[in-house]
Amino acid sequence: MSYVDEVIDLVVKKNPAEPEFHQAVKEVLESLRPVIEANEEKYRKEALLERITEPERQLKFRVPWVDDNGQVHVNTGYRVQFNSAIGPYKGGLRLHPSVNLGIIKFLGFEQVFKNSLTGLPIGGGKGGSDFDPKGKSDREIMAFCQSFMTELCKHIGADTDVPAGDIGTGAREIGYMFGQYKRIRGVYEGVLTGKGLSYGGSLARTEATGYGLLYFTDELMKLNGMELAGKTVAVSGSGNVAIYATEKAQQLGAKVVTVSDSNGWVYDPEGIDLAALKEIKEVNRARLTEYKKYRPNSEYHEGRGVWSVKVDVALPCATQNELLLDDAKMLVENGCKVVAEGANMPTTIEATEYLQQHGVIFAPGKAANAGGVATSALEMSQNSERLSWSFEEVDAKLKDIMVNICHNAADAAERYGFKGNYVVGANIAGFEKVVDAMEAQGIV
Ligand SMILES: NC(=O)C1=CN([C@@H]2O[C@H](COP(=O)(O)OP(=O)(O)OC[C@H]3O[C@@H](n4cnc5c(N)ncnc54)[C@H](O)[C@@H]3O)[C@@H](O)[C@H]2O)C=CC1
Ligand SMILES: O=C(O)CCC(=O)C(=O)O
Repeated sequence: MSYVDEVIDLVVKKNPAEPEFHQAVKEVLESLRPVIEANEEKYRKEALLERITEPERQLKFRVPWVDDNGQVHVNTGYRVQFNSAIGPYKGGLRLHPSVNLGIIKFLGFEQVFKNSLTGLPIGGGKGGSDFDPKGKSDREIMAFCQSFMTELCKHIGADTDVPAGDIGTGAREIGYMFGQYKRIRGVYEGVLTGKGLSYGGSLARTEATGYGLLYFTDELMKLNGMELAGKTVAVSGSGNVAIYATEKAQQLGAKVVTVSDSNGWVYDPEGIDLAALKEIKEVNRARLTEYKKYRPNSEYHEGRGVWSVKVDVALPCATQNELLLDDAKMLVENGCKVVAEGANMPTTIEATEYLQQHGVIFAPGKAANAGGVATSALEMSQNSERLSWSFEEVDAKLKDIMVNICHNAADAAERYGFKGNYVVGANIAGFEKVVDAMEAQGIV
């Protein structure tokens, strides 16, 4: 049995009932086969793959909080500190009822290679809780965030582990968590990113993941002799990544015709009205059913369906496993040319393979959505030097980083004989740096 197959089997056996983690490990290790086979004896002896698939530390803790009626609730908190070979653990906190250890581990594992791809000194981690922020009052959100941070603050710090936002964790939650960290630990430091601008946040971090996705997609299309301007785009989701992906796509001359949330989706043939979307989601925290009030000519559909629309470019920006094999078939049938992942692992392995086999250019999330964490690392730099850079300065750096990731992934794929396979390229380019650092640091 090959070393890759052995370790995939071992991961499944050692981590039962964690299908998302198995999926992420399979996707990465399968695509690394050429590199691993070229070094099989050495890596086996060093147990390199066993080490890289085992988190350095996993924290699981009780989060009790009191609702507005005086009722006590108990949620579970997680922080998986996956790999610190190239820098302090870095990665977001997800607040969603679906959260469990397997989901946090898949996200933490992906984060290791993504963070490496940015070229910046950040290791990989992820955390969160099964707490559902939907429908909660501000006071309830604060109560949860304070309780969550009361435990988490013992394990994080500006030079050890720097969490940030993810699904369900935005500027409001980061603010409450930062306040509690400072109160308990008594230090004012850049322990979280995605902070508000008045207390150490970076300009352009809010926009960074969505903007970065579009800088990446634009470059990818140029590299493949295409142009984004004038193209029709499907976006899924309507949160932080989806909103700023839509904004930058529009600025670059493309027309975004869909957005979605967990209840349904909108088709606006004239192009999504961004001001309406921001008001619905960022100000009112409401459902997409509201969109029709702003745009009577748009359509609202219950359930899934954004991938059934005829588009040139598809940008999944909601959550994992939201683009399935049947969706991939519809996209191909409708002539879609490019799929670039704004979310983490939104496309299943079968759907990815189908798209690639049918000539669709496919960009994996760990490359295409790395702009968020890259800008978080820029926020850490600004906090360390106690300075704030202008929007233009951060945005220019973000763009450079995304263009570099695109070229590095393309070059790595070509080096190993997989020209045009950006999954292979991104995984190899991310893996090489982490392995180099792990080997230099001995058996740890
Ligand atoms: N915020 C960031 O900087 C980064 C986020 N990501 C990833 O991007 C994705 C979206 O994250 P954010 O926009 O930050 O979160 P968010 O909480 O701002 O928005 C999430 C969006 O996805 C929708 N959604 C959630 N579950 C869904 C489901 N089952 N079906 C359809 N829609 C669903 C929600 O309604 C919401 O519109 C996640 O996969 C996240 O891990 C990746 C890199 C950085
Ligand atoms: O900005 C960060 O540190 C984390 C972003 C994140 O969670 C992600 O890249 O998936």
